[in-house]
Amino acid sequence: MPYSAGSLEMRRQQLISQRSTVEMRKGHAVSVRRAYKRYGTKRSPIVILENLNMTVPKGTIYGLLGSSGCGKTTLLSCIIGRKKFNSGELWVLGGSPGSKGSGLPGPRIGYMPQEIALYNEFTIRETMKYFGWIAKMSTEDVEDRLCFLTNLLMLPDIDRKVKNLSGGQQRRVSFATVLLHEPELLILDEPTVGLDPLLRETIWNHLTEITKDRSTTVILTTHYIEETRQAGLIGLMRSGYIMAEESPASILSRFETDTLEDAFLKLSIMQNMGRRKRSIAARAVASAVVLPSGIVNQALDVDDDHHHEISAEFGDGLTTSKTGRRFSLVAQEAIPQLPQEPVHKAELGDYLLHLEPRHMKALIWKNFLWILRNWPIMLTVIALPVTQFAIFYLAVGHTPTNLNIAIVDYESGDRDCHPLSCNGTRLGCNYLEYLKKKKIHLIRYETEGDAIDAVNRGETYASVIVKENYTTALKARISNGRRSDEWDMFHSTIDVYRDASVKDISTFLRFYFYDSFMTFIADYMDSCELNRNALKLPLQWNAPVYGTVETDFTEFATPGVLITIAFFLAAALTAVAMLVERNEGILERSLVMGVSPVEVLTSHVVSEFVLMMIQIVAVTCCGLFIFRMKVMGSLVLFIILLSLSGFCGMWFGFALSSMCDNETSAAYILLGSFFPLILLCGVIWPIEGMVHGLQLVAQVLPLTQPVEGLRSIMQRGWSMRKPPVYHGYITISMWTLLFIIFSVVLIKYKRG
Ligand SMILES: Nc1ncnc2c1ncn2[C@@H]1O[C@H](COP(=O)(O)OP(=O)(O)OP(=O)(O)O)[C@@H](O)[C@H]1O
Repeated sequence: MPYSAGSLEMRRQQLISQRSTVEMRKGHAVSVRRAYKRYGTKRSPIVILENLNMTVPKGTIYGLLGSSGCGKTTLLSCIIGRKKFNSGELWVLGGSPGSKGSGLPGPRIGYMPQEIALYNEFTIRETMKYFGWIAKMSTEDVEDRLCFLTNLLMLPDIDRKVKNLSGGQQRRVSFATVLLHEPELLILDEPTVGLDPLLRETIWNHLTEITKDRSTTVILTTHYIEETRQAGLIGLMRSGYIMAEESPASILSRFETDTLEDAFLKLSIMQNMGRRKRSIAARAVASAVVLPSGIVNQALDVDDDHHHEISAEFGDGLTTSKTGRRFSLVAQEAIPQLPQEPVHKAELGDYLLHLEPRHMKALIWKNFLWILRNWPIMLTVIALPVTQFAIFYLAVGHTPTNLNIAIVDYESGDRDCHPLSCNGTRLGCNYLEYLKKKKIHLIRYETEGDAIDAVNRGETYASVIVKENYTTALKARISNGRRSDEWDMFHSTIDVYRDASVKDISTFLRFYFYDSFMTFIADYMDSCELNRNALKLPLQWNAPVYGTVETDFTEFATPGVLITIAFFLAAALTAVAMLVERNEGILERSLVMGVSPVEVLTSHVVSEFVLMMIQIVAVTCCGLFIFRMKVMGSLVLFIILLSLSGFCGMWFGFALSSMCDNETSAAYILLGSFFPLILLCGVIWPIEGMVHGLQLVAQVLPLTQPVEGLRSIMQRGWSMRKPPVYHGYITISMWTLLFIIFSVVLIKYKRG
């Protein structure tokens, strides 16, 4: 063993013992015992806090010092109730954060995170109003307090937007929001970073003032170690636990030094005794430091392979040990056994019924203000759905016109056509006139070869060849019927060569040629006073039961496009709003002040629902009044089904925001789900056209049944009694429920 029991005992005596009873610990502003916190999994844990004890008496300024990454923010997050220790005991203002009746999280705590965590688009006044309302202050009280804080912190014009302030000014606004409601416990993560010395001095004076006069307690972290001389207590944290917890004066005298920096360095070396130094620089610093008398710096003569431990050097935060053994300066027998913590089982009512009106007012106001201030989002809300729908309606599904068709009329050449009559001698030319009425563009060619070449070159979609003796042969074919000879059959046939690579155009051309020929031949029969229907196909197409004779692809795709727009825009808007709020630390700030996740979620449901309804009404009006979109059934059923689809999209957005860490991953999932849903849910192609296995998958997807239901309402005029309509309603409701459960479980699971 490189260190003896005696020397360890001596070093332990340098520290202050933390013996206490539970009642004493509850009486402190903050009391932490034997805290253990890890990230990662049980099998490969990243241990951040281990065996950490901390005592913050009421009315003190407690400076929590430690190198970058040593776990200060993690510790503070646990104290404010945003993260949980894996084990250990925590009392904050006499209660356990998150327990019923503790009032924590709540306005008793003010938390200033490291990041600015403010709404960039808000003015200083609006920011204060939001946080003040959350802390249950009246608008007048907020204004009064803002006046005081503006002077104290030298805030700029309070009607300036946060995004237009300098970094230091933003930090001051961030600090002002914590002081606004005068909480009992202030937790400040690096409040003075980036501020000029004068302002830092003012802040420290103010903190001293409020801790002296009003029993406010302050815990702050800072990298300016020397400024904590004004603190009542300093906690020196390293490698996941607190090495010393004393007044600045006591630390300085015990370590026989003039600066806190120096004392911290000495403590770090003492803590590292018996550990291998990874770098020559670390060895050099350690050997140069003179420790208080009686302490031997054993770090210098340590066996490299000792315990396989990896040292936590000076700038290093984490201690990991392959053996899991850990050297502690705190004597283990000094820590009393932990009492059983009371377990409060959350009831459903705890989650659902607690909607504080003032929180809801602040949250909903903030959501709308945020949307109004973010014009790209405003544009998304109002203009995008209407634009998308208009683009779809104008661009998709309509009959192609002005198609180039090559014609060769060997019978008429380029002579003009006579009107159609029974005695006509150039009927081929008359047929081409009928074809022209289909708004296709006929281009004359001299020879059949030229016309086919034009198709080959991609200049025309088809070539139509009328043979020299067309009229004679056609008349003979009509009068001879089934006794017509081969010559008549051959010469009365118009040849068509076509480019069938574009399937829809090819289908349209086929329809144009057939339809114009049937009209032409019926009119010719009329002119000869024969039965005009004699040459028609013996197949009677009666008026359609549902839909119209002229039904085009636009009508087929409209329900799917409407539902897709409602679903995906709501999902995108919700996911972005939630992620921005969460990732900029603003959500955390609100939660610490007592806003519950259910309230945040409900406020977003309300604001996003209002926006979604605006989108749906705008798109519906655009469809009905501008594009004459037909809704044969109930408009109420139509609007409700569309709204439910948007509502389901909103919850999809919530689920995404709970699942993803940032907007980019949410965007990838949204994009990744967009195409499969469009392709599989019968939006652009009937699901009857899919392979069988895929049809089964398609049936259970969120949009398939709603699309069919909406189609049935719009084009068949069906009511709720028809299965496709109520199946649509049931499916979208089930999926909404699924997304709600998924979001809530994820929020609960991911916390801590
Ligand atoms: N969610 C997380 N998952 C895994 N590791 C994390 C997570 N959050 C923090 N850490 C790690 O935990 C360690 C402690 O982080 P923490 O933010 O508490 O340090 P800190 O002392 O506040 O540092 P600084 O002074 O630089 O802010 C760091 O090494 C950090 O990388």
